[in-house]
Amino acid sequence: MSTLEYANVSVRYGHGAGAHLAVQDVDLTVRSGRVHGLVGESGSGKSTLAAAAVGLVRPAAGTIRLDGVDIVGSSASVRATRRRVQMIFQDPFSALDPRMPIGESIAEGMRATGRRPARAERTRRVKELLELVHIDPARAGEPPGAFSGGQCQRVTIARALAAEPDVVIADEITSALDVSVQGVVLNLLRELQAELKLTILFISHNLAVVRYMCDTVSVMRQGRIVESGATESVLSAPSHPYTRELLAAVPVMGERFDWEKAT
Ligand SMILES: Nc1ncnc2c1ncn2[C@@H]1O[C@H](COP(=O)(O)OP(=O)(O)OP(=O)(O)O)[C@@H](O)[C@H]1O
Repeated sequence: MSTLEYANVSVRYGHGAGAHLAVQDVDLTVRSGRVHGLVGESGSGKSTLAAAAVGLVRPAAGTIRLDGVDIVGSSASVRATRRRVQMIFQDPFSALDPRMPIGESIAEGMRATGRRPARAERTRRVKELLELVHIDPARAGEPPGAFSGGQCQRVTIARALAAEPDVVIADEITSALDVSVQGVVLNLLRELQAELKLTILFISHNLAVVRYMCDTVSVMRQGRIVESGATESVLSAPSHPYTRELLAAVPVMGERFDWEKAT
């Protein structure tokens, strides 16, 4: 369990006259063992904020800390700490090497721990991780193409967990999947979060999904966070006009979302 904290973070793309500030002066805390949602329209900076925590982009200003330790930078110790933050992406097919058996992809994820387990131990751990995401371990030798989108997304979750992360960033992890399997993946993530006490930053443009998954939520607009708080209060009684606009765009937001009923 770990707390992820952004303080005054800004991220810029490009240089000179073409520079664009995608994230501006963001403060955000994802508390240990909790699920924090990040919502906002396309282009508001959600993925950029996620990318900054795993070192895919470097903030122009501000700090990102894991349990108080700075995770921005490229020194070996910073990179080692940053590996405790793992990301799951939107499209499982492009996230997995199409030629690599899924078991090997998961074993690759174990590298982030810094340990080099012997073959038997690796095989045992891959089996355990596949069981954790409800995929038959006997299929470890098959390539991603032999699996459905939902199953592949479960493989990418197993690969992220292979790194033994304290924090998982889930960036629109169901938006590339058929509606029929979205609920399965979300329920799995909820189950794993409870079991492993994961800290999760959960990015989605789907407010119903955020209501189902998240304890707390931040609303992002044009690179800034405009509102944060307990999910129920932000979504039931939004204080910012932009949040009200987002909510107005969603047809039914009355009750707590029930995926089992909806799919
Ligand atoms: N690699 C990049 N180079 C230049 N500009 C980028 C890059 N990635 C994102 N941007 C720009 O930064 C801004 C924020 O994009 P970002 O992808 O973080 O938003 P988002 O809220 O995650 O959107 P979406 O929901 O569509 O994924 C947008 O204006 C986008 O065009």
